[in-house]
Amino acid sequence: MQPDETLLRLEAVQKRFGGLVVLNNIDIAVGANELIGLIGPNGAGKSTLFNLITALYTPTQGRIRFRGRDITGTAPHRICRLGIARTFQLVRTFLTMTAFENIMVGAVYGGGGRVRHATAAAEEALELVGLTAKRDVRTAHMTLSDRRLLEIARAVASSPALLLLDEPMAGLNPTEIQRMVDVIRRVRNERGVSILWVEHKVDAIMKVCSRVIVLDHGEKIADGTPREIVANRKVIEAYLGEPAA
Ligand SMILES: Nc1ncnc2c1ncn2[C@@H]1O[C@H](COP(=O)(O)OP(=O)(O)OP(=O)(O)O)[C@@H](O)[C@H]1O
Repeated sequence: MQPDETLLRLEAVQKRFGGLVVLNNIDIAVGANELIGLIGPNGAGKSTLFNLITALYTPTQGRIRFRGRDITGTAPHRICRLGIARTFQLVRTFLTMTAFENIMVGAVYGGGGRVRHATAAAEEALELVGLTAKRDVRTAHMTLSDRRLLEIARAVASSPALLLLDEPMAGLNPTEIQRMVDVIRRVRNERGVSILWVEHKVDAIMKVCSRVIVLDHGEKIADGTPREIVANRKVIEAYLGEPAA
């Protein structure tokens, strides 16, 4: 990958909490329009990585660059304006607001406060995730699946170049999972958004992503195509907990 094609670049990133090294020496490059799966056993450091990219945490070592610009230590609200959006493992929607109002929060924020532009962006995002019919339903009355889609719509409405998805399929049934897969593909294909997707449902990642990164105990142990990943000895050991035969 040429440097000018790289959207996000992590260079030797380390995160330590006191004496505990949670991520160590992480190098990751995300190109334009990539759909990358980020997997790893519990406690591998996946959420911490997202918290570093979105500046909720500051790395103890290393640099993070977005579109060539060093964003290490940038304030979280600036990260959003620069074009990085995320969803959360535990859905964070405003329960007393309608679906549309929730999305407007993202649209106004990402659009720099212009309401007319934000309204159009919010309507388009609702349509993209298939929630137009639930536009005026309060989030408190929506299913978990719809709330997860709503979070994606809110993120998309802020017009990001990079979207970080934190376990969007957790708690969904097979039908809902298929719907989520379709939406993730649409976000990437129709919006040209690069996606870094943390997921425990590894089979979905292997089917949908062209590239997969694996973390284990805070180290990046593999980065390649799904075919390469399933044959990788370190990955097999990390998941099975014992040396592969
Ligand atoms: N604020 C914190 N202070 C101390 N330790 C932390 C903090 N945040 C995370 N950790 C530790 O860092 C390690 C990685 O946690 P993280 O949540 O990033 O893993 P994960 O791969 O997202 O796990 P899961 O798949 O279970 O969500 C864990 O050992 C966790 O206890």
